[in-house]
Amino acid sequence: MDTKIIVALDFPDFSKAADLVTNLSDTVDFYKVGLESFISCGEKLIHFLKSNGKKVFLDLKFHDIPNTVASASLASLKYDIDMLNVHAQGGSIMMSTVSSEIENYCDKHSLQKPYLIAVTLLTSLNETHLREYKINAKSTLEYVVDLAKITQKSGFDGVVASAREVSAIKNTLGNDFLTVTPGIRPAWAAKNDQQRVVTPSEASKLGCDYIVIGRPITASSKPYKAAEKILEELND
Ligand SMILES: O=c1ccn([C@@H]2O[C@H](COP(=O)(O)O)[C@@H](O)[C@H]2O)c(=O)[nH]1
Repeated sequence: MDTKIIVALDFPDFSKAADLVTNLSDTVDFYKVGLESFISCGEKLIHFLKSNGKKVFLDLKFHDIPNTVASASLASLKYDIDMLNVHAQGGSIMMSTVSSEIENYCDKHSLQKPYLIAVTLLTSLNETHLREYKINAKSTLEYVVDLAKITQKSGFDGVVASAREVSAIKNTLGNDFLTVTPGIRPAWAAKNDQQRVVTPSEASKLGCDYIVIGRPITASSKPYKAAEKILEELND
């Protein structure tokens, strides 16, 4: 599968998010609605995206007890989303409860099941975090792959990780296990708060299924041009 782009819509109001989507027009067809946009204008924004034929990744990173996360995941199906995520740290019982309940519900109501994805280690974190939290893994890579194994056993379709970890994830869990990779930074963009960063061209060579990219596009004075440059890098 070729590497695809998901643009992160992190905005304080609907009009800013909608303007960006309109500006990118047909260059991008997959958008991520995260915490800021969901809280400020979630329903309206998702409806706008879906009615314009766009795909939606609902990035609320659920992390709670199994019953709460499974119920929230089921509730989110009303938005007709294409991808949904939880934190793998929430545990294997939480993840398997989500996957079985979502699968049963979608089968029963003949709905297309959204991709179920679990966040391994946020791309804003590095080895310092593992040491600070006394996590007994040799490296971020080992930690991420271990969480990815638990995620796959729990019936999920893939993980959020850094593109740096994609080869190891694919080698261990197979090519069909999806990798959704934020922390993407073209050479010309600021790193901001991201730690485990990779350029779009490297991400494509590493075999990422989806790159998630926000500020290099959304904070640019010419978002359309920035998106085009990134797409060119992906297709080089
Ligand atoms: O590990 C993670 C998980 C999620 N994100 C989200 O992706 C975007 C990245 O935005 P940039 O502006 O390109 O940094 C953002 O919405 C995060 O919440 C992540 O960065 N890392």
